[in-house]
Amino acid sequence: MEDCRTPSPSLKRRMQLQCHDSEGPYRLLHCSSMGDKLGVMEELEKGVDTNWGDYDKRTALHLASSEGCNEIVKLLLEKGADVNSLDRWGRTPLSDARSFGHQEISKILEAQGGIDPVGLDSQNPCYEIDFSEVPMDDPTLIGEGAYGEVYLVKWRGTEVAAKTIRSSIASNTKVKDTFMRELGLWQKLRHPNIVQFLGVLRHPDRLIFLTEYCCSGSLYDILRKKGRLDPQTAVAYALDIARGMNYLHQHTPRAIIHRDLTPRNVLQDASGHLKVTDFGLSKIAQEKDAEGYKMTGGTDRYMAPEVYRRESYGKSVDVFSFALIVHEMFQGGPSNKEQSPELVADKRAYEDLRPPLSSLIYPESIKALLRECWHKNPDCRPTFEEIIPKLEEIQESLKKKRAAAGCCWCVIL
Ligand SMILES: Nc1ncnc2c1ncn2[C@@H]1O[C@H](COP(=O)(O)OP(=O)(O)OP(=O)(O)O)[C@@H](O)[C@H]1O
Repeated sequence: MEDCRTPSPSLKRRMQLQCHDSEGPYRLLHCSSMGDKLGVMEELEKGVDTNWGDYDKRTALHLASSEGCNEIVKLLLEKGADVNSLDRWGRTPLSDARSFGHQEISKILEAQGGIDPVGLDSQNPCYEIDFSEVPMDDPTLIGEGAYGEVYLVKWRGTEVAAKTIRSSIASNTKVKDTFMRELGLWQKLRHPNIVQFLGVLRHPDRLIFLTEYCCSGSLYDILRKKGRLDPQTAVAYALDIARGMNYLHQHTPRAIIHRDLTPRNVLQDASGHLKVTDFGLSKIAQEKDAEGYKMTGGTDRYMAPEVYRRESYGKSVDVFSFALIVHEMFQGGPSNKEQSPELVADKRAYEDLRPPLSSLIYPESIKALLRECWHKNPDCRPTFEEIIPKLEEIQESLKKKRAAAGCCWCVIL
């Protein structure tokens, strides 16, 4: 057996979860991570697929690369392992070898054409803006969030939002690197329903980045000011959010899961359209287990039950949050406001409680959609690609009913 290492805490946890299935394909993963060459060969001879991945799409090559098992890496590559297989976070075996400082393995993987799409040396460094280009002496404060303050500033003659990240967060090199990676990903995105990232200010100590300025503020502000929206507006807004989210979920090579879709992270631009913002950033401050296999993160009130229960999750967590936002738009605010977000999330996760759907407020078609979107089984929730045509249909029928009823909603509903 290759004496590659003592298993890391994250690996131990993964193996505790998986090795009960010692006869199944998990044994290939287990042996690969432990440097057990004989075991790996036995499993491959039995016909286990070299590229088999667990629930996080972690393959034997990912694990051997993380754990520094050189011989196993070579063996797996000889046996046809995909050098660039992507796990759930879009990481390749080379991403892992580099993160854990296994230089020899990194060289082996690079020689086989390995790439590291999420690494700091990815080909998409953040666009940098000279600090002197943005007057930050007396900026107008427009909001404050968990990471820091947001200011309205002028950059090259245009009003933009400057998001400052607290030095307590930005001074942590690891956190800052993660932030920069997420911003690097954000800068590649372009969609009418996604807030446009503009660049990061070049500064040795401070972390400030610029985004498009959305002059009407967040959906949270809108609902606080206006209360309940009329169905036509609520559906138009829902469509904006669904289109932006669909773009994120269809991103390749890996889908972008927002994880913190809330009314505060949906902004309105001057034309009245809604745009989604701050995706990916929630995972930076979130609690992780040893290596992030099961994560929490995001705001409890909008959190999908499986995230609250710290189970594995996928894109449909955003569909769950979306349903709660649509519900709020029809109602004018969250249900159970008087209860703590944690209690609300707890009841949703363990008692399967959902907000009420009064027929006086919600058209039948919206009720049906919301029930699907906040379904307890994540696999039963529709994708945003499926939600969009449903909402377009609802929008059409509302228009027709409105025309027929001469604008009187009480007759229609
Ligand atoms: N691009 C922007 N244009 C206009 N206003 C913005 C912009 N970005 C943020 N804001 C305003 O600043 C507030 C704070 O934003 P920020 O993203 O820092 O935190 P948040 O989303 O409210 O909360 P959290 O940090 O917990 O997610 C927002 O609620 C919004 O009102």
